[in-house]
Amino acid sequence: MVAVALVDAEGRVLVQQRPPGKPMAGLWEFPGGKVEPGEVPEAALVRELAEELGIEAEPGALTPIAFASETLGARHLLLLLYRADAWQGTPEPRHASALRWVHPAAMRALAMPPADVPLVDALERLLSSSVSA
Ligand SMILES: Nc1nc2c([nH]c(=O)n2[C@H]2C[C@H](O)[C@@H](COP(=O)(O)OP(=O)(O)OP(=O)(O)O)O2)c(=O)[nH]1
Repeated sequence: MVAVALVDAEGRVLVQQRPPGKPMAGLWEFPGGKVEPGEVPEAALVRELAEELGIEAEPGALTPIAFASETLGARHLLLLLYRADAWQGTPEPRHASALRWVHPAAMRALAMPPADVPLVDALERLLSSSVSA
């Protein structure tokens, strides 16, 4: 699994709400999805961003920042989180129920999948250190 924190000029991050009918419906997550067999992770993310949000990103604009390793029922989820500060187009919720731009500190108030909790901590540390640097 690959996912991305899209970061805007104010340091806010895009989250999308999982739609009804899916596992974990209603929870807020980072855009992303499965890496297909033989697919390079960054290419998978570029594909998912086009499918889910209708935006274009360059593979080279995706920076790895953290990963999560979490058992979910009978499955094990390994989620690679990237960051992107540049893309083309305006994100639209093509698969999600809704989109929100939120500061990492405010993400704690949103219901997110369990694997995302340590990722939000990592993101908050990363974005707060880049502001003060
Ligand atoms: N995209 C995304 N998925 C996440 C996050 N956190 C987290 O636990 N997941 C889990 C939820 C799902 O089990 C899996 C996402 O897989 P997916 O989006 O390709 O699949 P899905 O369950 O939405 O449904 P489908 O596409 O297989 O029909 O990863 C996150 O922040 N972003």
